[in-house]
Parts: sequence; structure tokens; C-alpha cells
Amino acid sequence: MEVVIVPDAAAGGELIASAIADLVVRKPDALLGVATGSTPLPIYTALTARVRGGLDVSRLRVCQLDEYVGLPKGHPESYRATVLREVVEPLGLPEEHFFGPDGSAADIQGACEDYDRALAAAGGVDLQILGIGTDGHIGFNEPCSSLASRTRIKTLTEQTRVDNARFFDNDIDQVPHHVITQGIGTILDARHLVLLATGANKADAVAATVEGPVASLVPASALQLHPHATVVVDEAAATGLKLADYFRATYAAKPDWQGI
Ligand SMILES: N[C@@H]1[C@@H](O)[C@H](O)[C@@H](COP(=O)(O)O)O[C@@H]1O
Repeated sequence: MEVVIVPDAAAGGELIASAIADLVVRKPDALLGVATGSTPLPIYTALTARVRGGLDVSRLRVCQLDEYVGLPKGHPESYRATVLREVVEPLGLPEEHFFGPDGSAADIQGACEDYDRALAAAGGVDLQILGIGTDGHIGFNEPCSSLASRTRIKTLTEQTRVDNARFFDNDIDQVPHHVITQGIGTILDARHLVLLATGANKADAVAATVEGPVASLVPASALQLHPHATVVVDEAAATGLKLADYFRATYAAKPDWQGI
């Protein structure tokens, strides 16, 4: 696992957008896994600026990490609508290049299995962007999710519903209880995992992810099992890291050509 400490969220966004740009140049039809939430927005802003500056993403494909269950199709806070608004439209991608699980399906279990099959049929995710919940969740894999889990339905913790109420008029009653999420095993199938965490409220979760034991209690700690995982944190989110100086020195000594 590589840990990169950046001065602020914007610098994290630039760094990760560079990695995505390098990937697209290397593999124009790459499959990019995107995350929702506030944290990844600087990545999408930086990537959109690169596209305006001439980066060709016309063949890039994008897929979802997770989705609420039970919101009506087209609900503005469904993750499908969110990714369309925050990623697909700004990058100018055709909607056919974007896919995700169907949270409004009558057969949710079938929709989960369909999604795992669709990811495999698409050749697998090349780079998966991840955020992290305050409780250490990735996607919507809440604490005690199986580290081998595949895409399935999960029940949100009260804390996650409180955290996400800001997207639903600060009304927790509007936040769904159930979600579809790529499993931790599904996420680990991606070729490169890039987790961005910013802000002091993520410092404990980051420390447990990077320096704690691999444990289902901290789902993001599963990144320790992946051969190519990059954790990008700003100074505030890095405050709990005992090895912060080592991570800084390692990154400073890294050759430019190597990327993240
Ligand atoms: N399912 C999403 C996660 O993918 C995201 O990482 C998390 C943190 O969001 P934020 O970045 O807004 O703190 O929120 C939700 O739970």
C-alpha cells in the first residue's frame, strides 16, 4: 500500500486525476470505477479541466460502486443520477458508457448478481476511486462486512444515515435503510484502488485502515490485501498516522515517471 500525504483536497484531486489521465492515454477504453460523496469531487473537477484542455476520454467507461435501494428511478440523490451529474456529463461521456446496479429492481439479489457479471463482462475495473466513511466503510460495506463479499444488499448503520442526511434535506427519514454495494471482494478485483480521504473527521478511519490490523470491523483495511492500492490523504486526515514521516519521505524519493 502506498500512502501519499498531500497539502489539501485540491492537490489530492490533481494527483488522482493525473493517474486517471495516464491510464486513459495507456488504455483509452479503460473502465473507471467512481465513488460518490463529497470527497471525490476535486478529482472530477481536475479531470474535467484536463478534458477541456484536450485529454481524450471519448472511449472511457465509468461504473458505479454502490446505489441506494428503493429510490424511484431518476431520483436526484440516487447514485446513478449523482454520477451522471458529477462525472458523466462534465466529462462529456455518452450515457451508454456508464453502468451501475439497479437499485429500483424488483429482484434486488438478481440485480446484484447481474452487476457482478456486467463488471466481469466489461473486462474488470482498471482504476477504482474510493472514499471512506467515518466508520471505515468503503462503498457501502459497513463494519463487519465479509472481506470476501460480492455485490449484495446491505443495511446502513445509523451513523452512515446521519452522515448522508445532508443529501436528503437533512432529514434522516428520507435516507434509505438499504443499499446495493460492490462487495469488498468485488472491489479488490479492480486493478488499482485509489482511496482519497480528506478532513480531520476521517483521521481515525484512515489510521485504522493503513496501520491497523486487516479486520472486517474496518472494511477499508482490506486495501492492505491488494497488490496496487494507493491511499491519498490531506494533512488533516493524516494526523493519526504514526508512520506519516516515513510515508512523506518515501513519496518524496519516488521517481516522477512511476506515478502512483
Ligand atoms: N457510499 C458512499 C461512500 O462511497 C463514500 O466514501 C462515503 C463518504 O462520503 P464523503 O466523501 O462525503 O465523506 O459516503 C457514502 O457512504
